[in-house]
Amino acid sequence: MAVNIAILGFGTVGTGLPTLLSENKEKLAKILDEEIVISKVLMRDNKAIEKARSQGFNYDFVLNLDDILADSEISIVVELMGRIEPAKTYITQAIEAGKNVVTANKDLLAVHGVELRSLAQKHHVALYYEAAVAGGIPILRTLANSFSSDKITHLLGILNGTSNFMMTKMSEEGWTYDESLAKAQELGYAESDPTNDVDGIDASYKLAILSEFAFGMTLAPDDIAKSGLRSIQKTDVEIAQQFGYVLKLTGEINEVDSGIFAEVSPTFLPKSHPLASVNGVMNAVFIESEGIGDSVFYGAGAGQKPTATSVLADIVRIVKRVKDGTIGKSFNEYARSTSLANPHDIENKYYFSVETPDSTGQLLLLVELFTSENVSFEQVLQQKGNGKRAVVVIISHKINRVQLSAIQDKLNQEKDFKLLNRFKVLGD
Ligand SMILES: NC(=O)C1=CN([C@@H]2O[C@H](COP(=O)(O)OP(=O)(O)OC[C@H]3O[C@@H](n4cnc5c(N)ncnc54)[C@H](OP(=O)(O)O)[C@@H]3O)[C@@H](O)[C@H]2O)C=CC1
Ligand SMILES: N[C@@H](CC=O)C(=O)O
Repeated sequence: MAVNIAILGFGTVGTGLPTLLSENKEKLAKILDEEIVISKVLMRDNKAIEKARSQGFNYDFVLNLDDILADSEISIVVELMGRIEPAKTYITQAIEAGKNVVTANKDLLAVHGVELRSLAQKHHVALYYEAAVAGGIPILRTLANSFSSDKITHLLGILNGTSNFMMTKMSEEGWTYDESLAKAQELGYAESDPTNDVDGIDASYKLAILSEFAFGMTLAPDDIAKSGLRSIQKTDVEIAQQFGYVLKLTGEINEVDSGIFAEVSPTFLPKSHPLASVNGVMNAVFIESEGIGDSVFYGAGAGQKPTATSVLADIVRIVKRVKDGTIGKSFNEYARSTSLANPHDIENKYYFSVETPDSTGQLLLLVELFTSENVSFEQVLQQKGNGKRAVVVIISHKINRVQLSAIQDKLNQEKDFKLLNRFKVLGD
């Protein structure tokens, strides 16, 4: 017996599936008594088909989704095209045609997940997307299953392989921004439009999905504060080192009494933090929970094989569920109403890098500005100026989001000061 699947989109991840199916043939045969067969592959055009054939792929390539929908032998559709449309329409049509769906599309799940999940439930089919978050790390299933008996209070992740790879190359090997981005693209880590990778958008989509699994709360894209890595300067990385930190792009969700707060931002992590040594394309998710305490999940966050491995695991899970007669159960059953934290309740230390006129009087004015919002300094460093302008870097004591906004507004209004950068600092 065979389980016939169709793949929509035959790029980095899609072309990884044939290899995995063949490398794991014996193991899969032991787990399932049916063979998974790639029955049809949807391609964009004839040129793409020719290219795939020249690479040795010999599948039934089609150009029209209807050829897949009309094939009653195909029970699983694997969407690996990316972006919102036409992926959303194709997945909707596949579900309506009674097909189970596997996708790695975090953009789609973060923005239209509620609608697609409820459609899948209505049609009693599976919609699985383990690969959408942190590539090869099986984090969603772990949250849905192993954390069902625990209360998670804090989640911190390095969730974008491209930006972590770039930051590692730039800070440790002196590569330029363009060199490191080009390499991430060549290695198949980056999205087709890498804007989402470098601006923190991809990580915010993953954080939105994690919020549902870890906290049972659905976040709209605008509920997540986000900034990416474009503003980071070499000096910020060096100062982080000097102060005992490592600068990483993180996604974080905290739950406090008033609700949850989610943010993607460059973050100073103490060198001793478990995520401080997560380098290159690796991702990690650090969880604080009441039962387990601290736990860390680490692995490749992007790339063909790790991602395709998660996709194939979802396919295997569907085959097993069909056999057990449990297909149609939601991937994640934890849902409660969303409550966003009061900004007064969210506290962190912050790093501020401020350009000022090069005089002692200006430093005093800067101190006054912070003091007027009850913000005190934990560490301060004035870099040697050029007689006209100097840069002062400050790590504040803990302040809440309201104080943070007030300080930023005041710095932006004060014509002598220029706020160069502001990053979150973790640790007590
Ligand atoms: N790469 C990675 O490490 C990871 C990727 N993902 C996700 O997996 C998905 C696939 O990513 P990836 O393989 O890297 O992307 P690629 O861009 O490498 O592959 C996507 C493929 O889909 C094709 N495609 C796009 N639109 C259509 C269409 N309308 N009809 C037919 N084919 C189409 C593209 O063709 P063309 O080239 O002509 O546009 C391309 O061949 C995305 O959702 C991505 O976010 C998730 C985790 C990690
Ligand atoms: N572009 C993404 C791919 C995986 O989700 C990343 O770099 O993390």
